Amino acid sequence: MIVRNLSKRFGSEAEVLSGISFQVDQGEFVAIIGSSGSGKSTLLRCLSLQETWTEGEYIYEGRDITKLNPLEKFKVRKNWAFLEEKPNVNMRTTAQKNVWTGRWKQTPLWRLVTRRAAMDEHVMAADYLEKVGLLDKGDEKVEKLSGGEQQRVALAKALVQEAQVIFADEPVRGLDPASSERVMEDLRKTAKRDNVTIICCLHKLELAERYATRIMGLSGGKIVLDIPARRLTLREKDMIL
Ligand SMILES: Nc1ncnc2c1ncn2[C@@H]1O[C@H](COP(=O)(O)OP(=O)(O)OP(=O)(O)O)[C@@H](O)[C@H]1O
Repeated sequence: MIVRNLSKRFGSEAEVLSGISFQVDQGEFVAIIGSSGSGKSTLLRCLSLQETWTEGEYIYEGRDITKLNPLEKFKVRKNWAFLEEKPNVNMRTTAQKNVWTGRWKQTPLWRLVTRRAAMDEHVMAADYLEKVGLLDKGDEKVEKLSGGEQQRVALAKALVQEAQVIFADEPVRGLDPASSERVMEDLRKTAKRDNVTIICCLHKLELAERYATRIMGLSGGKIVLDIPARRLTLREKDMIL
């Protein structure tokens, strides 16, 4: 995806994002970092087409997708998944069923009607739970799982949809350190193993340094840093935090 000169303004207020340009290749794991109010969530919402763009071009698979009609936008978004701070899972059903229902978007209607899907989907859900290390929790109700495990069920659900891009907004906020590490590890593996692009807002710089492949720093709605992930120098930290 290529972003050229993205600006975002809410109503007549000052710009929240201005002159944002970058290119992301398939399979990159980009961490967006910056202080509170720097525009991270707004950027993520613009990139995932949950917000309209005030200005700018957004080239995805060869065309400017800011110009698409709602139906065409919907089709593009079908190939994307979203991980929020609060995992988008049904607490009252099992992990397995959550993942399985994620697949329905991709299943032809006739297979659902004839229930031909059931067996295949069952096996597939187990495969994806295994990818996030939760095979043994498949039959547990999601409400009984820890916050980190719930987030990993949400990730398995995104993976089963064969999403090409995952947008994640603070997916580890509120999780204990061990669970955060596990979620980050699963995200890293997903980008690498399945060539999925991951764009993720993070508060904790240290997690971005260790798990992402690229760090993008925002300050005052502008990109002030865009580097391959590594430990930032003090000067770089001063620029963004
Ligand atoms: N719907 C909206 N209407 C008006 N202003 C908004 C809206 N959404 C965000 N903003 C403003 O845009 C700026 C950036 O907000 P944003 O949530 O993107 O920052 P952030 O970096 O994600 O912050 P945090 O780390 O605290 O979540 C803030 O000044 C905020 O008040």
